[in-house]
Amino acid sequence: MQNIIIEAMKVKPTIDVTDEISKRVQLLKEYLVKTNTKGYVLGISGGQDSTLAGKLCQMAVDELNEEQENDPYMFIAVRLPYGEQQDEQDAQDAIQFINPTKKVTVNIKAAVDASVQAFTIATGETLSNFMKGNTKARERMKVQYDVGAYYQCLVVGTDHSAEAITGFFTKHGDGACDIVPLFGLNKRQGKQLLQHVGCPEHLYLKAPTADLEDDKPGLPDEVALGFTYENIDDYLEGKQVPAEIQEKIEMKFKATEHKRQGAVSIYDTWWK
Ligand SMILES: Nc1ncnc2c1ncn2[C@@H]1O[C@H](COP(=O)(O)OP(=O)(O)OC[C@H]2O[C@@H]([n+]3cccc(C(=O)O)c3)[C@H](O)[C@@H]2O)[C@@H](O)[C@H]1O
Ligand SMILES: Nc1ncnc2c1ncn2[C@@H]1O[C@H](COP(=O)(O)OP(=O)(O)OP(=O)(O)O)[C@@H](O)[C@H]1O
Ligand SMILES: [Mg+2]
Repeated sequence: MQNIIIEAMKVKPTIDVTDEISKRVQLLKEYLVKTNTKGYVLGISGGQDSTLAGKLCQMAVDELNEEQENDPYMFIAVRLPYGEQQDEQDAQDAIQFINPTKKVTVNIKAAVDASVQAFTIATGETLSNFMKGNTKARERMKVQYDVGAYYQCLVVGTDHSAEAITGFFTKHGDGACDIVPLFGLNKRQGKQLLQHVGCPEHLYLKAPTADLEDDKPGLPDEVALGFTYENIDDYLEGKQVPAEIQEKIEMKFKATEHKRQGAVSIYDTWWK
């Protein structure tokens, strides 16, 4: 099972950092040219993944602009707080580090609250904080697609292999995007790439958080998952992890297969 999962998640036990950066920047450049679009858009949270994906996008756009003299390509960094964000300073530090072509801030609170309230008016029921968390992630997705549509830019996703393996993202929320430049890397390899491009340490040493639940601000992913990224990274690098952790990881992988597949049709059998 471990080998099958590693094969699907494409993680290598060791990486050449320079090569990993250049392959991903190259993909971002080629895809812009091929799709005849004007750039990329991505929500910047202040966490590790969007800092790395955003930096790679800006590097791609900068390189393309140096190589050609037509309309400049752009990378649009989007701040998407729900009200006030507890780690806003990290988000600002990430933006300063990326130095994006353009920055847009949309507070998603009014839209999310209206949506949750409309549900209650319609059904008489209340969405849980957990469910509302997924609404926040889907609202962020909508805003990024609005920005992308207006400026003719593609939406970037931050999904990487240490997240894809557990399906730890909101389906059609942060999981919905046009390109995933980090896929194939685990969490510690992402840190290596950030270190190489000179990212401030505090942005990749902080505890990863989805930060979606009103009653649990900054809830660490590792608490929500019940195991650590060290566990996941080791597993994806083919190392042995404790048997009970292996079992938990593989159960999560199986339970979230629907998130890594397209919608089920009569031609699909993977779910049987
Ligand atoms: N077997 C199946 N086949 C096909 N579809 C299936 C299905 N089971 C559920 N579904 C569908 O999927 C939905 C549940 O999926 P979803 O809405 O994603 O919800 P769910 O997987 O329950 O929750 C998302 C999880 O990802 C975490 N997350 C979200 C966003 C960002 C991050 C982060 O790391 O930053 C983490 C979040 O904290 C939470 O633990 C169901 O409502 C149903 O529509
Ligand atoms: N407050 C926010 N503002 C802007 N974008 C956000 C916000 N919260 C989440 N996102 C978007 O959703 C993505 C998924 O969140 P996730 O927590 O997995 O990544 P991260 O915050 O970049 O890194 P980490 O996993 O280390 O916390 C982010 O990469 C970002 O693009
Ligand atoms: Mg986060």
